[in-house]
Amino acid sequence: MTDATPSLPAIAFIGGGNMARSLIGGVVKAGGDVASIRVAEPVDALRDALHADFNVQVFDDAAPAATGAEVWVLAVKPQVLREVCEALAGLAQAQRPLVVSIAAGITSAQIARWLGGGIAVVRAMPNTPALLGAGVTGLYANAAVDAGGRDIARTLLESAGETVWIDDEALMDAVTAVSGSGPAYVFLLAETMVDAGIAEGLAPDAARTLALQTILGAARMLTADDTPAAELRRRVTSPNGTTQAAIESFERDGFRDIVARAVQAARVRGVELSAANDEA
Ligand SMILES: NC(=O)C1=CN([C@@H]2O[C@H](COP(=O)(O)OP(=O)(O)OC[C@H]3O[C@@H](n4cnc5c(N)ncnc54)[C@H](OP(=O)(O)O)[C@@H]3O)[C@@H](O)[C@H]2O)C=CC1
Ligand SMILES: O=C(O)[C@@H]1CCC=N1
Repeated sequence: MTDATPSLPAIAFIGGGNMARSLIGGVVKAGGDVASIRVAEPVDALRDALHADFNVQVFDDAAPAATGAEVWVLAVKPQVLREVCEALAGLAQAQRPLVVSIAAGITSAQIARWLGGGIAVVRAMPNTPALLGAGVTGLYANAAVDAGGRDIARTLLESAGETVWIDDEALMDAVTAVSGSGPAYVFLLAETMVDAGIAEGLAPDAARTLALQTILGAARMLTADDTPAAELRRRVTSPNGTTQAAIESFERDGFRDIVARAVQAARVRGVELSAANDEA
């Protein structure tokens, strides 16, 4: 978080779904000025909930939300981003906003081109823990973004957690694969540990508490200091004990390869999303 958050300029979120809600929640929690936040969202229920929960200005169409806003946060699905940008191109050329896109895969060059060219674009990849201020965001700025634009983008995303600048845009798909999608991997692990505990005879409530508190405690240990994950793992693993039996089972079953292949699949999907949305 940063105490610069309240001084953010007027921001228009184009798309008010899951991720926009997480980011808006982060900005509001960090003390950002809700009067400067507008959201364009076609789904009535989502729009109404955003207004009720955060008191932000809501619109059912992108153009009125974006008009006059210095920062546009593009928070629609990659598959509709081109259409959204092309509809806003005239306004983008007239207003020259700082555009922050959180769409997976879609490149800053595509976005700048769809908006008519010459637009300052920051590509950001946040994740859903942003809602709790516990997110992490990879950021890439194209050449048209000046120091002030980088500061605004960083300040906006810092309200949702930590930020990491990435110099090579091609690596943004790897960021997406590790941290953008990453919470889902941990949630899958949580589901699996709870189910395994139940299969071993634990009551569902007990299995849930034991598994989830273990993940929380382990995450806190991982971030408490610089002790490597491998060392923390070694400290749990008594020679010839229970953990060693489990770790050897994981290694035999190819756990490391399974995770590496999943991360690679997510990265490749990001590349595909970019290509698929630039045809014709
Ligand atoms: N969810 C996540 O964990 C993360 C998502 N992202 C990225 O964030 C983006 C949004 O994802 P997410 O929030 O999950 O998706 P959602 O589908 O929850 O939100 C997108 C919203 O935008 C709406 N929308 C569609 N067209 C327009 C339009 N023309 N103007 C304004 N709003 C429109 C959609 O309505 P409708 O449903 O009617 O189409 C939908 O409510 C994606 O590009 C994704 O890659 C990035 C990091 C993490
Ligand atoms: O699944 C997706 O495509 C988006 C991007 C990262 C997290 N959710």
